[in-house]
Amino acid sequence: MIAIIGAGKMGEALLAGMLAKGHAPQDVLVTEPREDHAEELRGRYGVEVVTAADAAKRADTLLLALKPQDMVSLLDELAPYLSPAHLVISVAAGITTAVLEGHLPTGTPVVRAMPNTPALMGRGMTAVAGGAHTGGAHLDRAEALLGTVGEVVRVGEQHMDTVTAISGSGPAYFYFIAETMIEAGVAMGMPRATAQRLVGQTITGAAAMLTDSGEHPVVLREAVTSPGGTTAAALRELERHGVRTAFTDAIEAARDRSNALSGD
Ligand SMILES: NC(=O)C1=CN([C@@H]2O[C@H](COP(=O)(O)OP(=O)(O)OC[C@H]3O[C@@H](n4cnc5c(N)ncnc54)[C@H](O)[C@@H]3O)[C@@H](O)[C@H]2O)C=CC1
Ligand SMILES: O=C(O)[C@@H]1CCC=N1
Repeated sequence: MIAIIGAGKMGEALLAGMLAKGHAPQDVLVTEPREDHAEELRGRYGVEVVTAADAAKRADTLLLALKPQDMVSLLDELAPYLSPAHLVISVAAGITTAVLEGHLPTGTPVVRAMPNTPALMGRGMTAVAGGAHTGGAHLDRAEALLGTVGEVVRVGEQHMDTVTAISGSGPAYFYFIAETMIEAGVAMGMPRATAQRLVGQTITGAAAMLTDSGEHPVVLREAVTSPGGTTAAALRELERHGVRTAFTDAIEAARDRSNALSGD
């Protein structure tokens, strides 16, 4: 039995993705304190919504998807009901395996995971790292569970803040670009629905070229950039405005924020 504790944006995306990929609603428990949202979850997915204590008593795998700032008090609430027979998976940004282990019974296996919201469509990217009491079989279990909603990669925990900055937060960067492109089209007089369709399919197509061709993005970009043409004119403006530096700084800021969250 799996329990998802905290069914907000990320927890619900994982719940929906898992159910869509064959997990039965009766094998998944959910803990969600917002009563109106709990009611929606029952109606939408047919899952049972229970207290955190009941989730710990009934499930062997707990997937914690609360805000990092709420995590320690939840761990303290769960600890009396947990044992090394449980597997605790946290998706909270910045919360280290050492922090998780420090608030759980000695020997509890923990996995720090960082998914992203495309999990909702079965297209997620998740990185996982194990703690001091986490064996290969525990990582296999976490990978199988999160693998129902997309791809999973194992990384050393020292890379988890970088993962958070790149693939955890990453979808938001592409939505930001999409929004900007749509607004530019609308400002030039294009109907909004047409602009949104052009941008959506362009991002989907570009992503497919990147993942399926195995080519470096520079090669793909050069193929679009005709000499003396429109793309060259656009890229020159992006460079003039320092967009490359802005992106690098943004990803570093996300990495640093993830690192700081463990101390908040
Ligand atoms: N939103 C995203 O794209 C991603 C989020 N994450 C991580 O997922 C976690 C949740 O983030 P979001 O879903 O964006 O936030 P959110 O605010 O949408 O969800 C948090 C949920 O936890 C619930 N909650 C609060 N206290 C609780 C308690 N004591 N017991 C059970 N549930 C409780 C809230 O009612 C809410 O539904 C964070 O730690 C974040 O770092 C990780 C990867 C991506
Ligand atoms: O913004 C956040 O803190 C979370 C973690 C990665 C994506 N969303």
